[in-house]
Amino acid sequence: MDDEEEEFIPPPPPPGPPPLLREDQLLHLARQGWLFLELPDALSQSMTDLLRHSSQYFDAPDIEKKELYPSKLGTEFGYYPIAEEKEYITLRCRIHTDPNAKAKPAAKLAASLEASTVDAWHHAGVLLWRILCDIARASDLDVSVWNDILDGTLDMPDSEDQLTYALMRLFRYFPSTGHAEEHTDLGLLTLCIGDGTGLQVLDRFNSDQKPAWVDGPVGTHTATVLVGQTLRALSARTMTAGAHRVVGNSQGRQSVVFALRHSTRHDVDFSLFGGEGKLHPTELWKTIQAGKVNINTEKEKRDAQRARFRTTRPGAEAEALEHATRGQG
Ligand SMILES: O=C(O)CCC(=O)C(=O)O
Ligand SMILES: [Fe+2]
Repeated sequence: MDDEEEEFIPPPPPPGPPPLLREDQLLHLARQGWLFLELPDALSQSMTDLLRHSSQYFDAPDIEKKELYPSKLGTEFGYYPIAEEKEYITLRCRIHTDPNAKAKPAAKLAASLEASTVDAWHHAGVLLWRILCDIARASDLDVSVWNDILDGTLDMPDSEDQLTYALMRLFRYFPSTGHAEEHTDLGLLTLCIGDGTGLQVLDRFNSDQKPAWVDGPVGTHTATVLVGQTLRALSARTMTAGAHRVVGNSQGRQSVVFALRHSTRHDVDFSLFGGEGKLHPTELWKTIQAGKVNINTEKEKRDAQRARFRTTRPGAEAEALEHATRGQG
């Protein structure tokens, strides 16, 4: 008889980052399209720093804010004020790198704003990547399905020629009148934190008679994670895009929104997700954006977008009502 013991070979560790969400959290995110999530200390700290720098930036004179970050690409880049509602800045890559000692105070302000954005972007990117890996594992997909889609998105790009669709957006809502209409975001996942009440998410399962809005968490310890339209599309609509809005609050509110969106570097291969075909990243973006109203543009433009949408797509109103508006996620 062979008494030699069989050598024990431990199973290889699961690929990718360690799991983050519990099963019930993952299910909640998939079904509702949103989840309140306690943040790791490092991320919470960098969000606190970013809110502080963002506050310094918004306190600067309008002319300075515009000069530092002129808006372009519609609402997709730079400083954008909306009268009586809010002002916000969209950061998609580094603009003002470390200034020398003689630099103007405004340039120093921008450089430190960006330094804290780089930090928050990195930590938020890792967190959302871990959630995407949890989603892949729960769907029996390899975590590598995200490699091309996330290429260049998990850290803030160093320069404009490395832009992806991902962004960090900093908001200041005016007291009482500051708001954002109901919408779903466009990207994969969005992470929102705010220093006051106002963000509300829709409880789809209790909204039969009238919409049941749930207040999002306040402060930098807990975030709201939202599923966006791109992730919904990749999941063959098994995941819901989370409907949300911002309502006015008498104190006003500042928020940080990190929108993880797909990379511009590779075609998006739906077959990796059990679907069919490949789409150029720009084509995917256009498809996702089609027929959506940008809730972060001026009110007149939003109304015009709605009117155009109604006349060019008769009968689309019911669908438009479901996902009529979009934010930046
Ligand atoms: O300010 C926030 O917390 C969220 C804003 C938002 O949803 C959006 O602009 O898409
Ligand atoms: Fe949003």
